[in-house]
Formats: sequence, structure tokens, C-alpha cells
Amino acid sequence: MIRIEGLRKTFPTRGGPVTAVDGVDLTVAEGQVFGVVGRSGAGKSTLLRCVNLLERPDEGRVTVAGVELTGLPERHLRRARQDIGMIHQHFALLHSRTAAGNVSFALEVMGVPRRKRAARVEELLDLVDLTDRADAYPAQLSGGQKQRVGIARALASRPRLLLSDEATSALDPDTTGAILTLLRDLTRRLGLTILLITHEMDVVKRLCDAVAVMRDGRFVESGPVADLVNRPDSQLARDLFPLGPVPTMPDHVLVDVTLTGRAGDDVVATLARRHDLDVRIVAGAVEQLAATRAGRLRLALPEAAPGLAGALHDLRGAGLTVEAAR
Ligand SMILES: Nc1ncnc2c1ncn2[C@@H]1O[C@H](COP(=O)(O)OP(=O)(O)OP(=O)(O)O)[C@@H](O)[C@H]1O
Repeated sequence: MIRIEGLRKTFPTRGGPVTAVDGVDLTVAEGQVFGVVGRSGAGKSTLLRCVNLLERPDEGRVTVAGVELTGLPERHLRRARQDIGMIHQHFALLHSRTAAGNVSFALEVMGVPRRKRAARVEELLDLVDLTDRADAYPAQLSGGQKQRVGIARALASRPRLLLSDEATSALDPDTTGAILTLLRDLTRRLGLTILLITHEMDVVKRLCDAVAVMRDGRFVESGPVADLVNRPDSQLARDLFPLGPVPTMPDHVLVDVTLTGRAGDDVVATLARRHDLDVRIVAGAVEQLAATRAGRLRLALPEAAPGLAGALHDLRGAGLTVEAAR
């Protein structure tokens, strides 16, 4: 659905040029939810704005649904952009219009005749479960309801691709959960593809099939969530399942074990029974994510135990990532 090749964008600033996106390649398959994560200033927003060419890249190609947008003249670009919906952190609603009016506005811009608009607005508000608030103004809506209006408006043109710019960052955890459930549901019902940027690990856990970790304008890790989490030295695994500072435990070896799928369910039992090790769980979490079940455990094992080396070897042999705790 999306193919980005060699994307580069530099901004001139008073302090000299700032390269926001520094050679990014990205492929997002149809129906996939792809998340780009990274700290503030990593280049996420610029990358997203380059996908619908709100920002013109200096170099590289952007192809969406088989159309190379970077090769289109401005007048064709406007039409192509209509097939790409976008939702924003602060909703970007018109305050003088009701929920229905905001959705209708998108249809007006597209040139949908008045007599067809009302039915389509109703359909869109129903899709986001907001029919009963159709006549409310943004000031009368909660954050979650405002984002539902934003989603309905973004879907007005029946896009196959939705771009999401920190769509849940201004919402509380419960509301975030409800919006993430809605987005996941919409990908299934409408066959939507979503490219999102976020700094929230919950969004990755609940929504994403694949992820890229962005730093200084580049992707430092990229791929399906299960693959990335399982890679040795994975930044994503550490961000999704932080284990805190490593405690001092004399006479013990501390290891961090990454589990994905069902692999590793029995890691503690295996170490205890088969290798006769006195295992202590120091920290850990295992969760069901949108893409896979995954987690990390920090285990303390007695340094002097004769079975230690063989035990660690067996865990690696069983496909688990085992690393010195850090
Ligand atoms: N229009 C602009 N003019 C000058 N510099 C810019 C512009 N837009 C972005 N930048 C710079 O490019 C870099 C990447 O910014 P960008 O907003 O893409 O990062 P981000 O990862 O989305 O961060 P945040 O989450 O804080 O928005 C930053 O150093 C930023 O200051």
C-alpha cells in the first residue's frame, strides 16, 4: 500500500540545515497497521507529512496504492490526497460546526452534493459510534468523542490509507484504549491500512503489526513486532517491556529473557526442573499484543550452579533471546 524509497528532508534553520528525515525506506502492506516510534525530534511528523506530500521531500520516492505521489503535479496531487485520510493529536475540528457539520465539511470539500451528504454523515458517525452526539459542538464533546469525529471525517472519502499523527497522545488511558479498539476494528471492517506515529508504547502493543524505531531521521530497527522484539539487543523490546535498573545481587548472574508467541512459557519451570537451578524472577511482564504474545523476564540464577551454562544454551536453543541484564 505504501512504498517509500530513499526519503530525505532537510530544513534550513538559523542554526544551519536540520535533516529531519535522513534516508528512510519503508514498505507497508495492505491492511497492515505500521507504527513509527521514536523520541521527540526523531523526524516522525516530517516523515508522515512526506507520505501525503504535505511536505515535499528533497529526495526519494513515495508511492501509495500504486501511484507515485512524488511524480505527480500539484493539481493531480490534490485528488490523490483525498484517498489518504489523516487524524491528528489535537483533532483539528472546526469549533463553529457540530460533529455532523465537521464530517459534512469534508464531504463539501470533496464536492459531494448536498442531498447525498446527510445520509453519508449519518453512516460515518455510526461507524465511529457517535450518532447520539451528531448535534454537539466540539466544546461539548470529550476528547475521545472529538477524536471519533476526527476519524469519521478522515474516512469521509473512503480512503484505503489512514495516517495517524499521535492520535491518542492527548487522551487518558481508558479513552486511548477505546480509540485503539475502534481503529483496530476499522482496519478489519474497511480493510484500512494505517501508518501511525506515536511515542506511546501502549499504541504499539494494542494496534501495530509492524514497527520502525526512528532516531535522528533514520530507522534503527524496522519489521514485524514479533521479529523485532526477538532480535538480540532490540530497542523495541526494551521500550515495550522496561525492566528497570539492574539490581546488585552478589553470587548471581542476571539475564534478560525475551519471550514471543508461546515460546518460553515454561522457562522458569525448565530451568528449575531440568537444570535444577534456583531461579528468581527479578522483574518482568508478558502481554498479549495486537501482533503476538510477548514479554521479557529478568531472572537471577546462582553463579556457581554447575548446570548454568548448559541451561542458558538450552534456552537459546529453544529460540529465546537471552542477554546479560542491562
Ligand atoms: N518546518 C520546519 N522547519 C525547521 N525545522 C523543522 C521543521 N519541521 C521539523 N523540523 C526539525 O526537524 C526535526 C524533526 O522534527 P519532527 O517534528 O519531524 O520530529 P518528531 O519525531 O515528530 O518530534 P515531535 O514528536 O516532537 O513532533 C527536529 O529537529 C525539528 O526541529
